[in-house]
Amino acid sequence: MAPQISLEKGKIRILLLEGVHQSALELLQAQGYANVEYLKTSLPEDQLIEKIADAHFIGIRSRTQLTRKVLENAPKLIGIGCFCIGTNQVDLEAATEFGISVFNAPYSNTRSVAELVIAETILLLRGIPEKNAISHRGGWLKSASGSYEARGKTLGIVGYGAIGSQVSVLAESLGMRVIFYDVITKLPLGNATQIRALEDLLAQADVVSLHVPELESTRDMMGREQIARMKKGAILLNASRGTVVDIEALADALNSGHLAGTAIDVFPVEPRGNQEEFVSPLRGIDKAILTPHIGGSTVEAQENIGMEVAEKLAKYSDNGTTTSSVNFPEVALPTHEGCHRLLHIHRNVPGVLSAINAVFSENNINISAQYLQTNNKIGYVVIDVDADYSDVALEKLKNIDGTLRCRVLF
Ligand SMILES: NC(=O)c1ccc[n+]([C@@H]2O[C@H](COP(=O)([O-])OP(=O)(O)OC[C@H]3O[C@@H](n4cnc5c(N)ncnc54)[C@H](O)[C@@H]3O)[C@@H](O)[C@H]2O)c1
Ligand SMILES: O=C(O)[C@H](O)COP(=O)(O)O
Repeated sequence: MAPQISLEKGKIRILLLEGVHQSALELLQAQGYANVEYLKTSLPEDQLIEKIADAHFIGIRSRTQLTRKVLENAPKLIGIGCFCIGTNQVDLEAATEFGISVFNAPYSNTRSVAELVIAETILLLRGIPEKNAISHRGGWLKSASGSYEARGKTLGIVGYGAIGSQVSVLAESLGMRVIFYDVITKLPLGNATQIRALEDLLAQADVVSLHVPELESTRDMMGREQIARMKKGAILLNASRGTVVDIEALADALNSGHLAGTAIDVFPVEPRGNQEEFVSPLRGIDKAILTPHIGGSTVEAQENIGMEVAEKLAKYSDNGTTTSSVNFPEVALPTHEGCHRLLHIHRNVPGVLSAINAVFSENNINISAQYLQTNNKIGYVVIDVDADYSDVALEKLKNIDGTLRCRVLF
């Protein structure tokens, strides 16, 4: 089991990677967390393992891979902050097993992605990427051929969540007809229509935009067969995750003229930082807009994300609050003056709570407040006690069957 951690704020080590916005640093420092290391890039696995060994909290974006192996080498780690929406870069099962709570910012950059998608839709319908590239080479392609208004065209949105639904509203304001496909039934916004089969959406849409999460079920969801089902001359946009599109098949469809254009922001393999080369079969194709995973990279979004996730980490560190954790049961806790607070994280199996309470009663420790929340995997109990807890009691709590982590917060 991980060692007990009971630390003053100044000693809590926080590692922030991938140039998360300064607002995160400022918020943490303002709340008394002075021990923050800030790096602009992600780290390769060996360096990450070295750095994470001493960290109590880590902040990352979409690039840093927190695999089981990395987390096994992070004995002090209490919490992970994903300063983005996606949490697919974290082995959530391992994090849960090790009693590490994971937080993200589920909404802060959604508008930024939606705006980019709309801008790219207009540019691609007009053939601008190709005309722009030709002009840069000294050519002049003044022609209306293959150039269309967005008004009246059909936009097919795949994944009608936070981003997809905003794209829907913006597209309708341009006069587009919106259809969408989602695995769950969603309330259509405006005049949008839910389509029950992906193939039907692909057969109708002039523009297809992907907004699904990275899951096994979405891997290569737009494969060779699905791309072939798109209308001739249609446009494909992907600002979700690079695993969702078969990129070779897409390059073939653009080169053969089956598709008129594409905008891709996320790739199966992305450079670790701005110094590394970007390699893709789409390079050199004029009608492809290629952006370096910046859908959510606006000043507004990054500043808001910085504050949102830093605040979640600080709250968890300060008093155990797990509101909007992606893998822990959610507990919002009041501060309780004059008490000691213990956190017990365990597998959600019968009998753990009574075993915990037995330890307190056997050791004559009065419980002044107790908060329990469970999800299908784990139980999270926060116990406030009046008197000093004894090391013996703490040791007994750690040894209860099913315990993943137990520590004193204050
Ligand atoms: N490019 C960027 O910089 C950037 C920025 C933010 C988010 N993202 C990515 O965008 C994606 C969507 O984000 P969001 O906030 O809208 O997520 P969300 O969870 O709000 O919405 C996702 C939707 O996809 C649906 N879905 C899941 N599996 C599906 C399937 N197999 N077929 C059809 N629909 C399916 C869900 O039911 C849900 O409605 C995520 O992958 C996220 O990581 C990228
Ligand atoms: O998951 C997300 O929010 C996006 O992919 C953005 O990730 P980023 O913070 O690495 O740009």
